[in-house]
Amino acid sequence: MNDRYDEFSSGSVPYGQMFPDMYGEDAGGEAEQGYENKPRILLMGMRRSGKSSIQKVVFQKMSPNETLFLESTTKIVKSEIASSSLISYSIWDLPGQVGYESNPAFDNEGLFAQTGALIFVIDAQDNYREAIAKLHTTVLRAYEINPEICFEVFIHKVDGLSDDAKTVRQQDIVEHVLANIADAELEDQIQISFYLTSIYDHSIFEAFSKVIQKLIPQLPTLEQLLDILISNCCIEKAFLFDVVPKIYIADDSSPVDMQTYELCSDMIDVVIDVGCIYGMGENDDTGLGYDAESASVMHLNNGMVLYMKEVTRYLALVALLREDKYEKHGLIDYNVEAFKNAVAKVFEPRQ
Ligand SMILES: Nc1nc2c(ncn2[C@@H]2O[C@H](COP(=O)(O)OP(=O)(O)OP(=O)(O)O)[C@@H](O)[C@H]2O)c(=O)[nH]1
Repeated sequence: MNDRYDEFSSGSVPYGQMFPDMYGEDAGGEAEQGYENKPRILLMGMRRSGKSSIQKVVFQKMSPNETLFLESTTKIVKSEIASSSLISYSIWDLPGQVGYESNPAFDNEGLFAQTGALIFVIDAQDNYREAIAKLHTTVLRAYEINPEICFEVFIHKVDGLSDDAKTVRQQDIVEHVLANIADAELEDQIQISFYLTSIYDHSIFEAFSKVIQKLIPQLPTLEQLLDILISNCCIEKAFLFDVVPKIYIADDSSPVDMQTYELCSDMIDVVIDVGCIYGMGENDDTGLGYDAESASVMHLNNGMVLYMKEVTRYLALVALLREDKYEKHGLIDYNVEAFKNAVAKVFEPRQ
């Protein structure tokens, strides 16, 4: 498990106590402190759909095989995540769906009012009819309380399915969910995004990246800065990664190709692994082996170059470019430095 998240608070609320007092006037208890002003991401879904596994694999570096031994969640588990001083959010892993939305004793207001994104996890290997019905009631209730919520559906555990089965299930789920929303005459108001995910490959990181990006108000500026950088340096693709969960918080505006994303994401693993073994300085308080000096250039055998440079304490620029374009690497370093300064300015507190 990574130390980085140990420095951020995390708390949990016993399931039996989730009802009214949790979000009432006394809600400023120990477990609540620190979560109030952060965008909140809820992980909801039926029991055993894979919610805790997703949280642990993406944010706590648990290996996917270890999730086989996870016990059922019986209380809301909250984790506070900070990619930099200004990109931070809290993730709430809720116990398997037990009808919060229809239980009058449960304070839905408290749950949904400050939520930025609601991720509903559907086990694609299981019978998902009940999950679709639950998703529908949850979306209606959440939308009624907070119309700003981004609704995200993870069609999960697709690793066990053939490509054909994946497509069929995705179509079936999307069709049913959208038909239910249309029946409620809310198709123009409620926007839902769907992702095929698995903890056994990069798809869960890619999906989480898309969700997190929706919660970052500075995203258009970061994208513009990346666009300027790639055009000045003839870079093919550039990502701004949060190095610990390997979620990219922004990329340039060209389409993301999964292979490029996987390559860039794997590069971070290599740099962090080497950093942890050989690069830990005395003042490395992050325990990551990642600091202002972190940088790497890898020449691939297909004529491409992978370039990585530290941008802030937890953010890294990872770019892919053709080898001949890397000949003027002084110019690239110069532009990356300018990009780094611009990113720092984006996040500078306003006077
Ligand atoms: N094949 C496969 N199995 C998965 C995946 N994600 C989770 N699982 C398995 O699904 C089972 C349930 O995972 P959990 O994370 O405990 O599910 P949960 O939704 O948190 O369950 P509750 O706490 O009961 O609500 C575990 O055995 C995981 O190993 C996945 O992407 N693929």
